[in-house]
Amino acid sequence: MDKADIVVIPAGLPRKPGMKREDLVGVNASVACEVAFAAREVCPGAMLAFITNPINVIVPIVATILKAKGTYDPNRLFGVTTLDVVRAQTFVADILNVNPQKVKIPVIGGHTGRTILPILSQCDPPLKGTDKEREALIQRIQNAGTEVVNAKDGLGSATLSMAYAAAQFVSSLIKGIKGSKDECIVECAYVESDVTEAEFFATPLILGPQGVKENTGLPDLDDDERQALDCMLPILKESIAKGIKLGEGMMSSCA
Ligand SMILES: NC(=O)C1=CN([C@@H]2O[C@H](COP(=O)(O)OP(=O)(O)OC[C@H]3O[C@@H](n4cnc5c(N)ncnc54)[C@H](O)[C@@H]3O)[C@@H](O)[C@H]2O)C=CC1
Ligand SMILES: O=C([O-])CC(=O)C(=O)O
Repeated sequence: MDKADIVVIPAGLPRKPGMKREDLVGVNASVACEVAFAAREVCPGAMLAFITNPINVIVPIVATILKAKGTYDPNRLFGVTTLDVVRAQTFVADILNVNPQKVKIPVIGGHTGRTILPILSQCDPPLKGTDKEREALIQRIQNAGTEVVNAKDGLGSATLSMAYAAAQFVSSLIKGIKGSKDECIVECAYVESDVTEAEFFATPLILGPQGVKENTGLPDLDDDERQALDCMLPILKESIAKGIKLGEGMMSSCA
């Protein structure tokens, strides 16, 4: 590996109680833009992994700017949504009384509210429970970030759990770069995508030496999950359109 094959970007303002992630866009869009440009200057081929919120908007902003500058590679730009998977694994493990690392569960979509869609029907080991219990679990996963922000009461958002999630995601990127023959490296992340009508979308990705090797597409969905996907798409598409528009407007100021 060269010195900077991966740049992880956690820079930016965290939210305070009462704020939505999208309220951060005014400040964090320029932070993300600035950092992306610096990274492109010093390590043009590096994979960029954005933690900065709001992920749903920041990734389209950065993609738009890099596209305009001719330095965009959709396989190398990621919005880090691993924390949603870690939370899903942890809460499911609590219910099943198993080791969270043994739980496999895809979380698709984006990284806020209803755009975070844990696919409980594909959970391994299988998860049983009433509709009410499943709905409560989904909501807990979707609201976990807000739960932490409220608990920290003005002192920021999830830090240690995010560090854990980022370490997991980056170690998978590194395994992908090293090109493990025996192991298929799969992580969910928010990337440019043609899996749904949303231009950016998180699904399980197979990682390889050049970043995304293959997008595995939508997992099998049950009827409720398909309905939840239909509900989320307009929300996600609106955030993406906002990101693209902001990116277009920021092109000159960021260079
Ligand atoms: N994707 C995810 O799952 C998660 C995302 N986040 C997001 O990560 C971001 C950071 O959150 P925290 O670490 O809690 O905040 P923090 O305030 O503890 O740290 C942010 C850091 O960014 C730096 N920074 C600000 N502007 C910068 C710039 N222009 N260039 C370089 N560095 C700059 C600050 O100096 C500070 O060290 C927030 O936007 C937060 O919402 C946080 C947790 C989970
Ligand atoms: O909720 C926040 O502001 C930080 C975040 O994205 C998370 O913890 O999932």
